[in-house]
Amino acid sequence: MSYAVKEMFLTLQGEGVNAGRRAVFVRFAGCNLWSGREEDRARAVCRFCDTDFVGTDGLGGGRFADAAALVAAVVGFWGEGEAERFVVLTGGEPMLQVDDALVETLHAHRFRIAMESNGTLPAHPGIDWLCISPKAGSEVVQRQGDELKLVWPQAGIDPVALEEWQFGHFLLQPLDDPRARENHHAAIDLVMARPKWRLTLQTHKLLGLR
Ligand SMILES: C[S@@+](CC[C@H](N)C(=O)[O-])C[C@H]1O[C@@H](n2cnc3c(N)ncnc32)[C@H](O)[C@@H]1O
Ligand SMILES: Nc1nc2[nH]cc(C(=O)O)c2c(=O)[nH]1
Ligand code: SF4
Ligand SMILES: [Mg+2]
Repeated sequence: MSYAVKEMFLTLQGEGVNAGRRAVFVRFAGCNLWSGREEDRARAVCRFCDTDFVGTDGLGGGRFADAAALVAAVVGFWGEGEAERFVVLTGGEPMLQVDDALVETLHAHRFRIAMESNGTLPAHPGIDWLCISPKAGSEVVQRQGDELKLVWPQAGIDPVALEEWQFGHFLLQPLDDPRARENHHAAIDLVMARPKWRLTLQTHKLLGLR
């Protein structure tokens, strides 16, 4: 299969339990919960997305003919050294494109594979670190993984019901929108009321990283 990638870059994982880790990000083009066009945002299932995932024109993006070609690019972004290789598959929605060939080829090149997914498609079983971020109005079929990362506040989702899902970590990520300050406080208040949850911040935005 070929892969449509919006952009690829080397940075620090900014979010979640792996925040601070050196990582190559692969941002796949396309999502099943929003077209990515601003004129469609108001009637999309997911309306708060902070990301441009349309097309393949970003830095490091493109169409990759097969897994070998995509993984060669990932290796190039990582650079020297085979220790601690770490890749984050995101998007858009990565599970629209991630397949056996990609997972096997990344593992053959000694990468640990993290994925950021909205959970509406079953995750590939070979993913080493699975982050699911549920969206109100969508059907989340992937209810187990390593971290559940709930963007908060989010009308139409009951965090108490999510506490029954099978995740190693339950994280609240403040919604990044013009009300960021209030959103931080809403997330803090929920952690104080429901200690199963922990606060996670988008540290790359605080640091001015990609
Ligand atoms: C751009 S999404 C791509 C992966 C996948 N489609 C998903 O939603 O999980 C990456 C992460 O950013 C989060 N995110 C998107 N927009 C956000 C916003 N405005 N504020 C906080 N987090 C946001 C998502 O919930 C997800 O955890
Ligand atoms: N540094 C950095 N960390 C991230 N963690 C999740 C991201 C995403 O957009 O999926 C992201 C991102 O875009 N940049
Ligand atoms: S599901 Fe993820 S990529 Fe798709 S619109 Fe929502 S936050 Fe953006
Ligand atoms: Mg992001």
